[in-house]
Amino acid sequence: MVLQVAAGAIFNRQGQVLLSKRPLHVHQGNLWEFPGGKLKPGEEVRQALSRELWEELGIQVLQARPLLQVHHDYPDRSVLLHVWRVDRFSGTPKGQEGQPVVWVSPENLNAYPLPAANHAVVTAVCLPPTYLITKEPAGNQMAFLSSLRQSLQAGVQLVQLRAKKLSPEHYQNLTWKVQRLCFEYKAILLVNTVPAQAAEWGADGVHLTGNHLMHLSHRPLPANKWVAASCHNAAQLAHAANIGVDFAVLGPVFHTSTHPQALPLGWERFQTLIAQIPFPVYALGGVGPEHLKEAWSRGAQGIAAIRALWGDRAGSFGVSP
Ligand SMILES: Nc1nc2c([nH]c(=O)n2[C@H]2C[C@H](O)[C@@H](COP(=O)(O)OP(=O)(O)OP(=O)(O)O)O2)c(=O)[nH]1
Ligand SMILES: [Mg+2]
Repeated sequence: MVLQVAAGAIFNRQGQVLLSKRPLHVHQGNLWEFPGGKLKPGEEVRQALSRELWEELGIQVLQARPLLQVHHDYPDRSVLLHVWRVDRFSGTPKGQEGQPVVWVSPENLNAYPLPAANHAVVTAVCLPPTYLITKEPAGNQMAFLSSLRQSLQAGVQLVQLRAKKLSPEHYQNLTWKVQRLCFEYKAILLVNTVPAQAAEWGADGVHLTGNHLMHLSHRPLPANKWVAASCHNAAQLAHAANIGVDFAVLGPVFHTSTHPQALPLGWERFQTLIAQIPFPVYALGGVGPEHLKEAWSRGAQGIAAIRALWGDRAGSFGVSP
């Protein structure tokens, strides 16, 4: 039997996340957790989340949405964690059973001992809801950088500099400039190149093509660098899980003019494919910020896009969390 659990990644206005400490004598005792607990029979996740956060912390959930589902087999029990992101609540969280609570910046969460199932939850908490893949940088570099700045101003916090046609020298040179821009806006920058080069060029990590992914037998960069991958089917997702990528994009969800030969998955298939995947997945292909709610309801981290998040298009939506 799989134990169904609702847990909240509760954010305050400073962007910190709440952890509470599990009592010593319970399962996974003395470890820090995202507050929550078991679903009662017949209860919806949203209902259980509200009840648990009221019982454990004395807060009322005002705004929440799905973030990630994690299945984990502990030696003594299997759990399915339904983790929701809570962005608004009333009251001041206080351990109602005397348990200590602490507000932590997402990048510092790993300093706290957490249950093993929580590894992917920390990744999901650190990642934004939108992932910009840049247009092929052709021609005017100033125009390219100015469009990228517009995307960052609109709230994009995760960028893949995708350049299929540039020479390595030009790609490296552009990476430096893009890196400076991303640093200014506190955005994560991934490049679509040989992993060792990604690190050398000052990027935060690498984004692997589906083909490259399938030729790797292990994670190509250490844990302090991001490793993402493009997936189109169950085999690629499974391999990405085996080598331990941090997150993936899966698509195309819809038909796109950039990849006209690819068969669209549709939301149903997308949802089925990612259901047991132990890392966050972005929906890609014909999707934009207007599809975020649908993507979240299907278990996605959010949406990845080229055109829909590029330059003034991004500005017209406003893509902050
Ligand atoms: N709430 C929560 N549970 C987690 C996390 N990570 C993780 O592996 N778990 C596991 C530990 C437990 O086996 C299970 C949660 O069950 P629980 O015993 O805390 O449930 P509960 O709050 O309803 O507790 P109780 O009423 O039975 O005392 O999920 C997490 O981040 N938050
Ligand atoms: Mg609990």
